[in-house]
Amino acid sequence: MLFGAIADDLTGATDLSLTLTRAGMRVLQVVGVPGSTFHAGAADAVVVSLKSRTIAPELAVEQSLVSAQALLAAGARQLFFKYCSTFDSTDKGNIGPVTDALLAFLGETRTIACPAFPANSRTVYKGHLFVGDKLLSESSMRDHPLTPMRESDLVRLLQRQSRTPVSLIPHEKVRAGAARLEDALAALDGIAIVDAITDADLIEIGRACRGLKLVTGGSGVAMGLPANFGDELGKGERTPLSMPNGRSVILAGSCSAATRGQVAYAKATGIPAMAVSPLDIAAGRIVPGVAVNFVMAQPSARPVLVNSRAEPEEVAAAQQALGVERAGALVEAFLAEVATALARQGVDRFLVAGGETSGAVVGALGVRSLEIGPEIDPGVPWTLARNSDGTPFALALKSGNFGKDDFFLKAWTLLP
Ligand SMILES: Nc1ncnc2c1ncn2[C@@H]1O[C@H](COP(=O)(O)OP(=O)(O)O)[C@@H](O)[C@H]1O
Ligand SMILES: O=C(O)[C@@H](O)C(=O)COP(=O)(O)O
Repeated sequence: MLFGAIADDLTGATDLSLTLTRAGMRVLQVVGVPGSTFHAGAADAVVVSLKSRTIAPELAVEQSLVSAQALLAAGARQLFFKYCSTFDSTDKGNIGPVTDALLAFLGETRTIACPAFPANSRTVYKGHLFVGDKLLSESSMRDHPLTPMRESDLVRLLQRQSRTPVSLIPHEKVRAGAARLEDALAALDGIAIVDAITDADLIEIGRACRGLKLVTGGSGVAMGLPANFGDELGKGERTPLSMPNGRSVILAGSCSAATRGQVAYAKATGIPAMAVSPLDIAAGRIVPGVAVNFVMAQPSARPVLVNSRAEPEEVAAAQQALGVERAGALVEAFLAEVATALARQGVDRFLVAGGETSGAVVGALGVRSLEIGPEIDPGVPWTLARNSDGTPFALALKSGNFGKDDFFLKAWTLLP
């Protein structure tokens, strides 16, 4: 084991695992803080998937530090802290507090922060994060239900969350190449937001980070890291994944623009769908059993969709009536219960949209580890997941804003 990563949500972890796999690493993805029985086997990299993006900063720090300890004990020479390519966080954290804590734990004073992911149109220029052609604060992320992003200047944003000095390494320095960038990193004191616009920038940044004990960012900056381990990589045996081929169900709890487009597209093509809202769940007007019966009553040859009502005005109304946390928790718990009831009836292929939603569903299914299968769209692979009894599931865990409109249809064409 060479490389250990801590991801603040599950879809982010899968995204990172895919990147590392494509760059030649054999990856084991584990769910939750690794326990005492954890062992990395033949993996080059272990990716710990937490659900720590929006929990209390003290708890996020604690879970990240216990994970870091387990990863170092398993042999990791470099740690990576993975957060969202749209820097999902609040003024309290958790990107700043977790980075501060990991630096202190490692006895280090420097690291980088780079959320760029050009394949999904996230770029960083002059320290500002862009989503497509828009600044982060003008993108649909400004209305995210849990982490509304209203600041695009990453130096300013991270400094609000962190005790460590935050500075900028501008694009000119990145363009000068890995060697010059490595010098800049050696002279650094604190956290550097690093500009990156293209995959080529990210590869150079990855090379320049070979001496850092801690790297932080989106999955993009991890593209260049595996090569730093040279021919030590990929020595473990690789066996092809044997994916389950039962009934297919889509559970969407994400309110992001991309997911809403995918839901609309799937419905327009005639995918059977049931929409639920937190207000109906809270009032007992809908219970998981009704959604389960709806799914099981459909022909088994096509996927079936259960989604939350996610238009911004519906989300705002639910949040006003129930509070942000309760509204989100109700939808997450509902979809998680639907998933477990369906699994009891033999459903073994789930596509879940949304990071928090995926965390809730995977937790409820009792999944402990995931292996990376075929890529559906940038950042989203199929995974072969197993729960504690060894029961296999095919899971696609989609970040809210990832994937093209046809994602809910295309995904199944990559399975047997
Ligand atoms: N109608 C709604 N009103 C309020 N919150 C909602 C609604 N629908 C879904 N949510 C919550 O919004 C959050 C979406 O987060 P997540 O699943 O991480 O999606 P994404 O990947 O798009 O960020 C979840 O906590 C989910 O339960
Ligand atoms: O970096 C990304 O954008 C993703 O890997 C990610 O973290 C997704 O988070 P959600 O949008 O909450 O699924």
